[in-house]
Order: sequence, then structure tokens, then C-alpha cells
Amino acid sequence: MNKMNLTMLTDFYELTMANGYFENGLKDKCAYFDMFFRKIPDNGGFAIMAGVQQLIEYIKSIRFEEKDIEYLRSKNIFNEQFLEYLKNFKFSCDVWAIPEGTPIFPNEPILTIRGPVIEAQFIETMVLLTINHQSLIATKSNRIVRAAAGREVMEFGSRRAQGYDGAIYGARAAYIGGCVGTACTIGDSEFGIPAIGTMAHSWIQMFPNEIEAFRAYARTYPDNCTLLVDTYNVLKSGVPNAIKVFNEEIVSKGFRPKGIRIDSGDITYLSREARKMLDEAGFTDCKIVASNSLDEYIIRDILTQGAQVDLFGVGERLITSKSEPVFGGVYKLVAVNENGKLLPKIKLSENVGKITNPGFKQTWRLYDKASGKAIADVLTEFDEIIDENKPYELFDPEYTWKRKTVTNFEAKKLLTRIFDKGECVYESPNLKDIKDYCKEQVDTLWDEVKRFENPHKYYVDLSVSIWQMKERLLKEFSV
Ligand SMILES: Nc1ncnc2c1ncn2[C@@H]1O[C@H](COP(=O)(O)OP(=O)(O)OP(=O)(O)O)[C@@H](O)[C@H]1O
Ligand SMILES: O=P(O)(O)OC[C@H]1O[C@H](OP(=O)(O)OP(=O)(O)O)[C@H](O)[C@@H]1O
Ligand SMILES: O=C(O)c1cccnc1
Repeated sequence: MNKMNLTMLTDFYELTMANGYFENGLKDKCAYFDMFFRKIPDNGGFAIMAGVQQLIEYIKSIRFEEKDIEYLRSKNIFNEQFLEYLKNFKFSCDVWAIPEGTPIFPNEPILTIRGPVIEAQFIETMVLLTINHQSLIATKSNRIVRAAAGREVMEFGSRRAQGYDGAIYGARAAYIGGCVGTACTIGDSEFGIPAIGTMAHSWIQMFPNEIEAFRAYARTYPDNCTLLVDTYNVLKSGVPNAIKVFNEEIVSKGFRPKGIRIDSGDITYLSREARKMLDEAGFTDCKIVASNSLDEYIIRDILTQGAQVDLFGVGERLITSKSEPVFGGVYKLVAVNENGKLLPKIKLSENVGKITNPGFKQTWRLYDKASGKAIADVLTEFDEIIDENKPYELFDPEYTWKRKTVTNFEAKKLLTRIFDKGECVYESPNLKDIKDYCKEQVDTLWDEVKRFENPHKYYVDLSVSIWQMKERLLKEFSV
């Protein structure tokens, strides 16, 4: 997409630290950073990775313009040679990421960056904002789609999104998570997400009465006609008028009506009554669409109550992830190269959950070959191999006596190289393939991990070697 130059979209401290590294001779020191998150939104059992394509586009386009250099110079804190260096800034790091659409879990690297510390540190802000945003919305979308239990979900959120990029990339992420389409037209023209929709209440209000409004729409779109039936009274006027117009303007021309939409009131009661009326009129194939501040909890509730809804339109609570609007992905230094050797780094915390996993790592997923289900993820040293042909012993990194030996498994490396010394070496799959991959991978999770209430904790374990490294650093740095 054509975008403004986002190079300066970085936290100011990235620049002051960069200038400091430059002055202290650390400019080319090789650092390793991991992005990971600590808590799954909505206390769910997993999240969905998204946003890698936009991150790649950003990294490819990093370029300081003359006006940026002028601005930084005006701050009177940056070394002139550092500004000269920024003028010729060229990203030369290696980057690995978990592919979009993959279920991801707390505390595992979902993205790893290796390269000169100034460069690797500088991109932190955009790495986090891009992956945090899209992963949040893809995760929410997947929850909503799962609650709809096979019924289609359309994303209606643009008008309530937090900013235009929240709408555009939110539509992209919602599609990855499982929505069938979007009301966001640019989402279709740019990314090929099917643009879909019905009509607004204003359409009905523009005509002298409801039936005239329905007639006009049906005449214009006889083969794709979904009528909004709740402007005045769903059961006394909306549905009877829709049935009349379906017969007069649609069936008479050899078409079938597509649907009705209910956007207020008790969706269970209204949809059940509307279904009866449509069926009695011979429109058993006419779909019922429901909308109005829906989310996974309301959808699950109304389906449990026996609502007769075929499609859901979901806007504000999806596009803003209203119930939990922060995907707390963080970016932490995990190692540096010192005299040609890898030196792992750790960040301690009073809070055990905030202690980082040190070292240059790979994230593996083990799948049971018999069931096809994911067993656990394991963090190993980057070059360590998990041999599928030998039994592998998993252990809980906190309660190390809890052990399980797995056999007959497939071990897959999740972190995939996307940049090699600054060159992009990864071609993003097309969006539909990412969406299909997401569905396929979510299906590898046990139902216990997928449930909304108290889901089973999916294990993210450490290899013996990473565990020992962490223990050693904990002892070394504990005071
Ligand atoms: N059967 C139901 N069970 C649970 N929640 C429901 C049900 N039907 C609708 N809701 C939800 O209740 C919330 C409020 O709906 P309500 O009908 O009270 O307000 P409204 O439709 O916005 O009001 P208005 O009729 O003035 O437009 C919405 O989030 C809606 O999705
Ligand atoms: O409730 P959401 O999940 O965000 O779904 C999108 C909402 O946007 C529209 O309402 P709006 O009042 O903006 O326009 P309208 O006059 O067409 O109903 C639509 O009718 C939905 O109610
Ligand atoms: O097409 C629709 O029905 C629609 C689009 C945006 C918001 N609400 C509804």
C-alpha cells in the first residue's frame, strides 16, 4: 500500500540510545532481541500471529529524509556524525518470525532480530505496534468466529476503529482470524478481502415509508438483496414488508431473496419469530443476519438461547477488541556477541512471569503424529535439533519434576527467516492462504485449549540447555 514514510514512528528513546551507542563505540555490536507476549487476551488459551507482512513493508522502507535529519539536528542532542550515519542508514539485520495465522503462546519468541544494536533497537516501536495490533484483532476475530459455530461472521468495524489504519489492518487481521469478509472497501481493493454488506437505516429513512425503501433496493439489486428490517418494527412491519417485496420484486423476476438483517432488540426472540414468518412464506433459504454490538459472548449466548441467525455482522467490539484492547507483546534483549561468542542476557523481575528466557532461540511445536494435535512448544538454542526419531522428554520449567516423554511426534520449527542481513528473503503468502493456514493450525489445538472459560494451559517448555542457561544467569545476577 502507498503509505507515508514511517521511519520516524519510533519512540524517541530509541534515537537517544542509538546516538549513545554510536558515541560509545557500540554501533556495530551485535545484539539479539526477542518479541514475545505474556498474557493471552480475554484469558483465552492461545493467540493468533498477524502483521508480519506490514512489518516487512516497514523494514524495507526505512529511510531518513533530509527533513528528519534537520528535525533531529534541531534538538541539539545528537552527534553530527550520528546524523550522518542516519542519512545513510541501511537495515542489515537478520529477522525470524512465526508465520501469520499461527497460534502463538505466552513467553515464546514470536519474532527474533539479530544485528547491529542500533538497527535492532531502532525498529522496536514498529515491530511491537504492527504485530501487537494485528495479532490482537486476529485473536479476537478467531474467538468470535469460533463462537459463531460454523455461521459466517462479517467484519463491520471500520466506522468504530481507532484510526484509519486500525480499520484497514484490523480488517486484514479479522480476515486472518476467520471472518468471511469486510465492510471495509479498501480491505478488498488492497488485500482482496471480500467486500460485503447490507444497507443502513438511512436508506429506509430516505423513502416515504419502509416498503417503498425495500422496493427500490430490491429493484436495484434483485439478485443480492438483504433488507434491514428493524427501522420501525421488526415483526409488525419489517418482516411482513420484506416478504411482500421479495414476492413482488424478486421472485417474480426469477431470483431468490438473500436475507434480512436485524440490528436491535432481542435477537433471539426476533430471529426465531422472523424465521417462522419467512419459512411460512416459502423463504426457507432466506438468511437472517444479526448485528448490534455483538461479540463472542453475546453470540454464544444467543445461540444457546436458540436464536435463528445464519450470519453475524460484528463491528466495534471486534475492531477495537473492546473486552481486552492491549496485546502486550514486548521486545527484550536476549543476547549479544562478545569477542565472537554468544553471550546470553537475562532480565530479572520480582514477578517470576516477567523473567525473560535468555539466548538465541528457536521456537518448536511438537505435533502428535497419531492425532495430528499440537502437544507443546519447546524453546531450544537456535542450532539445537529436536530429533523426531528419539523419545523427547518435556519438563515444566517451573515445576521441573513434572515430566512427560513424547514419542511418535513431528517437530516443526516455527521461527522462519524473513530477513537475511537486511535482505528480505520471505514472500508473504496470499491472505486467503494465511486465513486457511490459521484455521488448519487452530484445528491442531485440543478443544480444552480452545474453550473460553478456564482453558487448559498449553505448555511452552525449555530445552535442557536453555533451562540450564537461565538457571545459571538467575544465580549470576540475583543479588
Ligand atoms: N437475546 C439476547 N441475549 C443477550 N444479548 C442480546 C440479546 N439480544 C440482543 N442482545 C445484545 O444486547 C445489547 C443491547 O441490545 P438492546 O436491544 O437493548 O439495545 P439496542 O438494540 O441498541 O437499543 P435500540 O433498540 O434502542 O437500538 C446488544 O449488545 C445486543 O447485541
Ligand atoms: O454494532 P457493531 O458491532 O459496531 O456493528 C456495526 C453497526 O454499525 C451500524 O450501525 P450505525 O448506527 O453506525 O449505522 P446504521 O444507521 O446503518 O445502523 C450497523 O447497523 C451496526 O449496528
Ligand atoms: O453493510 C452493513 O450492513 C454494515 C456496514 C457497516 C456497518 N454496519 C453495517
